[in-house]
Amino acid sequence: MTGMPSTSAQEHWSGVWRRLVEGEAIRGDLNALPGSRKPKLEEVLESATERFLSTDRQNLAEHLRSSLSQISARLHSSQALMFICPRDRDSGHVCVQLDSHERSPLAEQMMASAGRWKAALNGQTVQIIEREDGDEAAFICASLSCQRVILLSTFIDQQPGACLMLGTSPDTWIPDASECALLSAFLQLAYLVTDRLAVQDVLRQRDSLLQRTERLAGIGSWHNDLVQDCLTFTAQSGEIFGFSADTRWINTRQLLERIHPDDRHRVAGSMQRSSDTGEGFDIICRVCPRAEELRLVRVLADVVTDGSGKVVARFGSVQDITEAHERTRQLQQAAQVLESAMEGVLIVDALGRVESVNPAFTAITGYPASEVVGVPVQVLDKGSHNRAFFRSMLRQCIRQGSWRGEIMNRRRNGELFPQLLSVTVLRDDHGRISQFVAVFSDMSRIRKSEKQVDYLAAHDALTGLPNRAGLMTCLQKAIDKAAIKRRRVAVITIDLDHFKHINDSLGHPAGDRLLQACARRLRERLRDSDTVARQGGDEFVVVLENVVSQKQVEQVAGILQDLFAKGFDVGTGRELFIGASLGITLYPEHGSDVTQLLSYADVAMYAAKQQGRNHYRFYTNELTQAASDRLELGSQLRAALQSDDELQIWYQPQVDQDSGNMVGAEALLRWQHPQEGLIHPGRFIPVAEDNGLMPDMDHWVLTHVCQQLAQWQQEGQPPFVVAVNITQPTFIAGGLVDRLQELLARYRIDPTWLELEITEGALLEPTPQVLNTIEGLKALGISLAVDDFGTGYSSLAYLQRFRVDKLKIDRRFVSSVEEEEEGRVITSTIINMARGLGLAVLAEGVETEGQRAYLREQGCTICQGFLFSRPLPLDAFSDWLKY
Ligand SMILES: Nc1nc2c(ncn2[C@@H]2O[C@H](COP(=O)(O)O[C@H]3[C@@H](O)[C@H](n4cnc5c(=O)[nH]c(N)nc54)O[C@@H]3COP(=O)(O)O)[C@@H](O)[C@H]2O)c(=O)[nH]1
Repeated sequence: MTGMPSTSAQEHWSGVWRRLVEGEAIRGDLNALPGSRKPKLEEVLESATERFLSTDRQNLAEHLRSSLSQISARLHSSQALMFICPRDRDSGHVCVQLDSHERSPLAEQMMASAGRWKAALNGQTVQIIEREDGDEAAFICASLSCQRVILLSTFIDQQPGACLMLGTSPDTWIPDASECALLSAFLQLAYLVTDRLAVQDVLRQRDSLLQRTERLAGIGSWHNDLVQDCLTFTAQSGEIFGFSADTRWINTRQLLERIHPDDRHRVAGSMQRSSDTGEGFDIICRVCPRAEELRLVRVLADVVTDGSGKVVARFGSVQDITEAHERTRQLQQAAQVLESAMEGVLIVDALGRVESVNPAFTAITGYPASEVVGVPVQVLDKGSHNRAFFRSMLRQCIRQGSWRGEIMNRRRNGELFPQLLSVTVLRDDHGRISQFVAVFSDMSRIRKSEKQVDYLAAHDALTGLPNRAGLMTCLQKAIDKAAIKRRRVAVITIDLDHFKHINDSLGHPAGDRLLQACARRLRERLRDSDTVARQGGDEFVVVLENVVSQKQVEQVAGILQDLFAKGFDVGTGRELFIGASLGITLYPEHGSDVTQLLSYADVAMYAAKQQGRNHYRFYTNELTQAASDRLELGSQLRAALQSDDELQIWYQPQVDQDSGNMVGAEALLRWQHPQEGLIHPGRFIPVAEDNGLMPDMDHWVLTHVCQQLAQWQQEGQPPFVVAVNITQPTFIAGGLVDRLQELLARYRIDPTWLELEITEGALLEPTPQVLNTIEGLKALGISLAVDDFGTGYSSLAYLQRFRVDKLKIDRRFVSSVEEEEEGRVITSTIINMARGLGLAVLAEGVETEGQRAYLREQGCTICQGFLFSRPLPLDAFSDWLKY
């Protein structure tokens, strides 16, 4: 307070009020005011009252000031101040001073210490303050620019509520009792209005606070008067139910209309039960606040009952829990995912302690949750990585937010296993690390499968040896090593001789067992450092490293040949003998890359086969030339089959020893090459086989033989049989019967003149296709002979089943009948067997009188061989026919 003495404010003001009271300030009895008189002050106060009643908070001070102005004018007061302090509130008090929009020091002090003023008024309603009454009185009088101050106070419930200070001079005016009563009434009114406005202010503030809080919390409140069926609600409740802001109230029906139809019955039931039982409810239901919008709400209700216990109202809250419910649902879903995930999940807090793990973690690592939760995560890092590794992982996580990679970890049972690990850092709202989430999958099965796939990709399933891909890798490594150490490498390609016969005659399972036995023998005999691979089919490859000399390789080739020279037992009941042809290349002499070394070794192997099989050959440049010549010959043969003027059919007579007559002939193909002259089948048939030309070639021969037969028949030649060789590919390819039917029809030939020679191999696969072909040939009247009989593995049952007409004894047996007992036994056995089965028999390759005599003696009269005639060109054979 301005001009305040040094004593404390409390003591000072107590003194002022005490002296004022002792100064008999009240003039007259306030209660004695006659009601009939209406002084002019009353009129002033009446108009002020009217204004007050319609004022609002903003205009309150202005109204007070203008009333103050009129009052002071009416009472000849030079200055005036009014202070109103609403009850029980430290705020909301008002202080206005006439002609002073700026607060005077007195007004400032009153505003600043309203509580103290209240205490100081001390129950006095009217007091008079003179300037000379002391410092404080002087201060008040100075504030109001006067010598004397009339101070009127009003008390509400014994509490000072307002006071009016009117500045006067000692010789002018002192209010009488009626004026004091009027002013006191006016002060009361001013107090009540101010108090009401303050209360309204507080209510408004509370309402606004409630609204904002409800909006923030998404919770609204409501009240339901059940007697009136009137439901009122806050703005937030209105928003949740979709009622417009100006909707003041609704009834129950209108409320239920906003409930989702499927939930309506349940909600109505809860309301009814609540009314019946007097209990509140807590329900969750769907509401449709606006078209196409669906929200989930939770409604809490309590009841209000009348004196008789009857429920007359309900009140409660409504909360929009759509998002919260969705979040809960998502959290539950996430929890379920974690529970059922195949990946292990480990959550670690910011201090590195394990917070939680999921079941997959336990399944993969073997650690139960109870054993790891709460322990430092380092306890689990028992893999093959050191601390520095995990520190760097942590640094990256912190820097980049995550880390991903494959690590080796250890299960509880000590087993190391690969895991694909991804660590993510979680941060709180302040950006501080809150958790680390590690998700990992057990890669051991995948790695194992990958290894298996790699193994299968590089190994042959039948023998377990490296396959071509594996061989290429091994050979490349061998070359790389040899290049560094300046060593040599040998590549040996091994091809089993006549393996196809084994397959054809004994079947594929026996062939497979033979290949497995060969692989075992090779692997057992060679050093671990040598590579043994199977390229496919019946071809093996051996890679020898650290080769010192060609001689050394020759020795190994000899060893390999010896390996194959020994018989194999593959469960067929007898030992199998199979030779092998070997082709050899050396690094670096013959090539510097894998493909070259392998292909040259193949070329050398082919040459070894040509040499008569069961040989080995080192690669030479000339062999490449021969191989390319063979390629060239293949395309020339293809052209020859088209052109018709290079291929010729020669005929070799078949003679009946008894009569000396020619009873048949074998058609044999010859190739009159424009540059190379006459080429024999022994050279071009392998080329035809390599190029897949055998079916074309066989059909070419059949066509030309049929054409020739037609001519001979037309010429009236005595009947004889012409045998045509049909190879297995042609026999099983299909279409042979149709082709022959067409040829027989086209050339009108007697089918009994035609015989097809097939090898035993062609008969060993009794497929429906083969059986149908034989049926068809028989139906056409064409006979069947088995060529090279005795070299294959036909069973007697097969001979009958395939309705064979003739057996041709292979010339190898015939050629040995004079020198070897074995040849004689085989030959006589075949003859007897043919006789027993009712089949014709013919001996091939009869070259000597001794052979002829032996055959005659055994009962084989039909012979073919140089002794009777070599194969003859058509002209010569035609001449032969004439004799
Ligand atoms: N699919 C076809 N195969 C054919 C055809 N023409 C021939 N061939 C097959 O080629 C192989 C070699 O035949 P070739 O050089 O014609 O030899 C035949 C005869 O010349 C030979 N032969 C006949 N008698 C004797 C003899 O007393 N001594 C001896 N060293 N050789 C002789 O035998 C061959 C006939 O044999 P085969 O067919 O087993 O009766 C050969 O396998 C032919 O089959 C053809 O057109 N299509």
